[in-house]
Amino acid sequence: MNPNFEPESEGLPPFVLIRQNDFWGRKHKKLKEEDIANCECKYDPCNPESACGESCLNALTNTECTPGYCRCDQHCKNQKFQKCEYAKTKLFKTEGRGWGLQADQNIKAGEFIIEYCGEVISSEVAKRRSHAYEAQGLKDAYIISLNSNYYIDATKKGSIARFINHSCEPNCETRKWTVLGETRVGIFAKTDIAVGTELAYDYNFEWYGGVTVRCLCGAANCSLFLGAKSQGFQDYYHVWEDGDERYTVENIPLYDSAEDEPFPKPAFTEVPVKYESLANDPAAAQNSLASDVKLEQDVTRKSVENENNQEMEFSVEESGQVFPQTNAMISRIRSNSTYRNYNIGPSPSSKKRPQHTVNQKSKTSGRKYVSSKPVAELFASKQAQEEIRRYEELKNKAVSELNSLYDEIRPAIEEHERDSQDSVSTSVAEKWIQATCSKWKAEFDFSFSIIKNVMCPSNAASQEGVNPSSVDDAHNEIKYLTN
Ligand SMILES: C[S@@+](CC[C@H](N)C(=O)[O-])C[C@H]1O[C@@H](n2cnc3c(N)ncnc32)[C@H](O)[C@@H]1O
Repeated sequence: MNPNFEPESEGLPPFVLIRQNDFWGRKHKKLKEEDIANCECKYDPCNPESACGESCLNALTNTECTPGYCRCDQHCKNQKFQKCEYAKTKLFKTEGRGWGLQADQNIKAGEFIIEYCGEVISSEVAKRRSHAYEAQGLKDAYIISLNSNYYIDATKKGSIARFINHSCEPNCETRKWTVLGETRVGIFAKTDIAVGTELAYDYNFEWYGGVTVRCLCGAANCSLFLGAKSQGFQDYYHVWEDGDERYTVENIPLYDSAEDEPFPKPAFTEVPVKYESLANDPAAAQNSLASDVKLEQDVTRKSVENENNQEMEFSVEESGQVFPQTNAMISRIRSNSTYRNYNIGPSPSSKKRPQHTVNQKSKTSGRKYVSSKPVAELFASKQAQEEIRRYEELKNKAVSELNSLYDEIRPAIEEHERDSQDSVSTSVAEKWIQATCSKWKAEFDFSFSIIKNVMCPSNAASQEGVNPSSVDDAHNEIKYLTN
């Protein structure tokens, strides 16, 4: 890319070109000396790779070396974001997808291509802006999530990376790096890329309602709409996926769950969507969608408008933020986890899910929590009953320990989130992992105690304190419950 590049002179819609994130409303973090990660590399003039190449401890953990602290000094190769060491790229006009970016040199798989820069804004501001952009009729979305609390908005200010389009079969990917204490997002080559090839990554769009943009990436496995794989989109259009199969709401196989409460009545007028066999016949699916829904023609893109403006709320899994349905799309960066970082928080199932709008059960609604009382009563043996209850107590204890641990470490998580980090310290994460494993083990033991007593009622309960996995195979012949 020409360093004197001027957006206007290229005939692009106006935006301010930046090469560093603009921290809207806050300053760049000051890195404390004790937080500086030092690697062990030492520059060897005979081997340039020795100066923070692929085996550098910092590079391995997606952290750039800090100038003045790295022993390799000016030879350090692990400061690509800071030194803007981008691959050569070129803007071009695509067919139907606005502008795009293509490789202007051969790029090797794994290579850093460019940083996705923009204004770093809070989730609240992201929400407001995304409303405003949509109200202004802006169809291109440039907001991506940085971590649970912050987003990068490249709409008005951004790097050239803002022109990279989406593909369902991408040759690039996004990765998060820690640079001088701040999280930054880079575009990296996923495969070898030949000069002249368009660069594209999977936006991993989270769709919160509003316009539906047809995906024109042309990949064989194209999901047909931007954000089509996101929960919000699938709930809104009532699509249910099972492996490669996709079903309309009418054809979703019923999950066998006679006791579950049916979902509430539709909260809004249903948009009739013929969505069947999308994977097999994309053209037919697009035509059928076009004829069945109200379309807003935008020369090349079609958008499906929400038929009524009722505010439904969709939750953002990662942040717990609630976005109203009228909001558009935000691209989510898949966390490229490093060895040091762990994402922790309450299980996704505890977050608010959108209401389903039909009298239909979702796949997850079939999940049941077994209560020991009615189960234990099925067993004639007192020992079996006691054993099942005992394992349930242990399971309940593990669950409540995990819950109180969450309350205990919540401040630490929040502190890290405020700090724009999406990770917490290893010791806290280890505690969390340990408690989670204990809970899973206790749940397994509880279920196993039931199964064991069904399978071998005569001896199972008599093996006091038996380790579930140590039940003697010789006694494992199937017996039927007789009471
Ligand atoms: C980050 S911008 C990409 C640059 C954009 N093409 C431009 O001219 O500014 C994202 C927007 O580009 C369009 N876009 C990107 N990938 C697309 C695709 N595969 N199919 C259709 N439109 C796409 C959508 O409008 C999307 O909201």
